[in-house]
Amino acid sequence: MKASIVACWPWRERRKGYCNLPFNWPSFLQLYPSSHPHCPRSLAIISPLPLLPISNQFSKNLISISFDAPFRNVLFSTTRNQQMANAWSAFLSIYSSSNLVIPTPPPGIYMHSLVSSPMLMDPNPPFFTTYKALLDSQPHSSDIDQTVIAEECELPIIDLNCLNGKHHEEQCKRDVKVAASEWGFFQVVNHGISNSILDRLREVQFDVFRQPFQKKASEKLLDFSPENYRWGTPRPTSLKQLSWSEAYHVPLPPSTDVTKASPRHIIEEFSTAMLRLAHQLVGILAEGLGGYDGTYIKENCTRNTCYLRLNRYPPCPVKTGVFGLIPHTDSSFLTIVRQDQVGGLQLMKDGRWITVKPNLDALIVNIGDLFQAWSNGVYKSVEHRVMSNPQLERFSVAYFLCPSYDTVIRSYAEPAIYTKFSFGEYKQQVQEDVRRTGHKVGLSRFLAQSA
Ligand SMILES: O=C(O)CCC(=O)C(=O)O
Ligand SMILES: [Fe+2]
Repeated sequence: MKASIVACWPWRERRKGYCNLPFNWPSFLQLYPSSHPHCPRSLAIISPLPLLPISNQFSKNLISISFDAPFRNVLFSTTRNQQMANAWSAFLSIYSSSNLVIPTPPPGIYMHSLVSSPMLMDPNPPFFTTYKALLDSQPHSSDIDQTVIAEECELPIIDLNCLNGKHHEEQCKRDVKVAASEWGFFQVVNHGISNSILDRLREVQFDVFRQPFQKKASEKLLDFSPENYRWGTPRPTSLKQLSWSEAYHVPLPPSTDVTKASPRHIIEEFSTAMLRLAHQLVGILAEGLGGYDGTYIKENCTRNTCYLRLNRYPPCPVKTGVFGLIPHTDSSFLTIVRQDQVGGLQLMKDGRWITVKPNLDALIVNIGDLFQAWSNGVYKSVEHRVMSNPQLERFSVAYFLCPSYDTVIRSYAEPAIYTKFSFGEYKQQVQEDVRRTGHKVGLSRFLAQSA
């Protein structure tokens, strides 16, 4: 099949007016089928920002390229943080055999199809318009300046295959325990979640997040409801509270009859595999506390009490630094994350932010607040955040191992650092704190008197 892309230089908002940036194409090309009579197979419409400035200059930046499909996955995995020349030559080498044409497209026509409904087509939430006052009033937040590079590191990696061999099994379990108590974070490889299911879920993620924002916010799309759609931060009072991302919170109710290969089916298959993995890790972690088998957690965290979050982090061209996801701890027992190759996840270690180097073979596991409470502080629920990326969009999926709201969390040991609380009480307290102060206080709200 012949396909064509219409490309345009991305735009970045400056404090005064707009300027265009070097070309870095995978970051901003958004694919849509076009029904325009002059380019029936055109697939890309550009929407780097909702506030795309429309000017004469715009048409000069248009180019048109024809190439053979498939194009979809390549677009989002070729280059990372590279300048125009690199990105462009990577593109050319991939498609060198396909007749590349760079004619001047009929700009008027493209312009017309581009500008006639940019807002309706745009998949990105209206960050600029919604947070304009905040962005204008707080020109610089040095705390989250993108130029401050956090050290990149390999998290401890645990090869779960080792659990099958007698020789390494005990060492492997010890490694899990040490990572959970010293880092609160680790990676697992040979985790048993097949690439096929990970890829299919990623496709679903692409498909749903590529829909226009207006639709995501108002319609049921591919089994995803608008009630479960979130974006940005409800009422940020400073840039530090602003998350430049969108997400679907996916509850996992009892399985119904779902069509095979439907998004819901893929989600169910994925979450079943994730629950198995989470329970396996709980078993190891509980055993690490001295002979417990983790039955209490496993019995209370079942497939219907857990949930998934599909995250998308659109490129964030705000230079002054805005988070993709603000610093937080997870309220779960455990969270298992699959991140893509873009990177940006950081965690707090010994008082410093550390960037987790992406590893597509690994899943990232982090201890949540409930495990910290149950383990009486042995395992650490560590603060983490996602940095935004000025050029690249990023996807991740997080599986949260949680109990039902009426489950009571108490420490496995005495004297307990935290008072006992139900998960419902905990969530309510978190919500109240966020509403009142703009941030989560978390476990320190539940410290026992004597602690
Ligand atoms: O996107 C990521 O890498 C992390 C997401 C995360 O921390 C969360 O959803 O709680
Ligand atoms: Fe998180």
